[in-house]
Amino acid sequence: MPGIDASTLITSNEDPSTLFQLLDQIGEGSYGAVYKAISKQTGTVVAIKVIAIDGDWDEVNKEIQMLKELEACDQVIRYHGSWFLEPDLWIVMELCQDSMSGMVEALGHGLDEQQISFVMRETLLGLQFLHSNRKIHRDIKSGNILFKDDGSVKLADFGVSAQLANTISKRKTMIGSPFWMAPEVVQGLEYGTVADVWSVGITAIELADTLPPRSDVHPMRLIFQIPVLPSPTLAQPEDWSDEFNDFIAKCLDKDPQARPSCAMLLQHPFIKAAPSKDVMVDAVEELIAIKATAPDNEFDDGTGFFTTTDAGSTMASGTMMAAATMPFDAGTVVPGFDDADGFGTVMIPSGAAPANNAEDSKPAFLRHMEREETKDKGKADVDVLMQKLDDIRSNIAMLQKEEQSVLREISANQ
Ligand SMILES: Nc1ncnc2c1ncn2[C@@H]1O[C@H](COP(=O)(O)OP(=O)(O)OP(=O)(O)O)[C@@H](O)[C@H]1O
Repeated sequence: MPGIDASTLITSNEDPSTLFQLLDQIGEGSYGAVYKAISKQTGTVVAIKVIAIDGDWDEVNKEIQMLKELEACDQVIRYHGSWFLEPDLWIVMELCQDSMSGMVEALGHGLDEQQISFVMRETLLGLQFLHSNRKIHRDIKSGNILFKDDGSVKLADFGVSAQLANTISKRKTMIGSPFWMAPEVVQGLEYGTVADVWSVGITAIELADTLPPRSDVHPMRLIFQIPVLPSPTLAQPEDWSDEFNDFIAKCLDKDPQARPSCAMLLQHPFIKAAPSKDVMVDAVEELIAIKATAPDNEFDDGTGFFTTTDAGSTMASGTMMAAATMPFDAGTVVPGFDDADGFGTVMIPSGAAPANNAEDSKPAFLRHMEREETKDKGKADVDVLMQKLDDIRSNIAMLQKEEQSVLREISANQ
């Protein structure tokens, strides 16, 4: 577990199944499932992310550290603690109703301007808090903005967030979801907190139009297009107010130096006019009613959450498609290696390995992580190199296609 202080990950050595009872599964991410659960001690209903620990601790560790450090912010999902039940880690959080992308998919249409301005204000408040703590979210999109039954909005999914060290104010790693990525990020240039502001602008379009702009373009192609094409706009700008169009244009300034900070955008007229969370109540109630009546195989997979397999939708007909049903996988990509997270040296909790009988008295999660680490050591290097090779090959293939299309354009224009 190089560079990770295990003592800061685990809340206590108790078996989490004695503390919480898992109820329905409410979601699934690339690292594991999310369940609704109830605290056996207090009766509080919570969400628990159950992640199988397979040696890849970096994102899990990052998410937990971020959640702990951001506890003081109302717009960030509240973290209750983490427990280990071999081979899983249980991350216990505040329960939300769904994500904003889940809402848009369920409703079958985008949000109205009032609702969008409220969601944007809350998102900006959450990001302002992150940024003032020198953190970048790096994966802002409607799928990572959750809401509660009372309409309040919570930022989630800090697995790819970055901490800016005092001396390092910029990052270079290309991380995020291509459709929401800022030009400086896809170009592999240095970037800072305003990279999140670009993603806020794309998310605003997504909430209005139900999809991020250029969602029919292959993500690899999009990576080439984002820096060269003009900034995206709403599909029908004339259907929306000048203030909303201007807010999006400000977020989507291709020049990061000219792009405003979250604090500046909180003063924008579109955001200043944002109503209270009550503006979401009707939409939340509508969503709950739709979920309750949806046939099992249509939206709801029986987990109470909307599935990602709505195969009937098409882009060409203008039919609403959820982000997850886009022609290409809109998931988060982590193509590079994160470069400077500063997790330093391994620290074993003082009570974990006393001098006598050290193995027996180590907590189960430590023994498990050590076993996984030894198991994976040999194969890790080869996996990393194979991944690199894949990345290089797909980049070459994409460049060759680009070259062909440019050559075709040249010959057509001659
Ligand atoms: N605290 C929560 N309350 C309610 N639902 C949640 C909560 N946390 C996550 N979810 C839902 O569970 C699902 C999986 O979340 P998770 O964060 O594991 O993955 P993801 O963000 O969808 O994907 P990835 O891990 O690939 O980025 C999402 O649909 C999310 O909306």
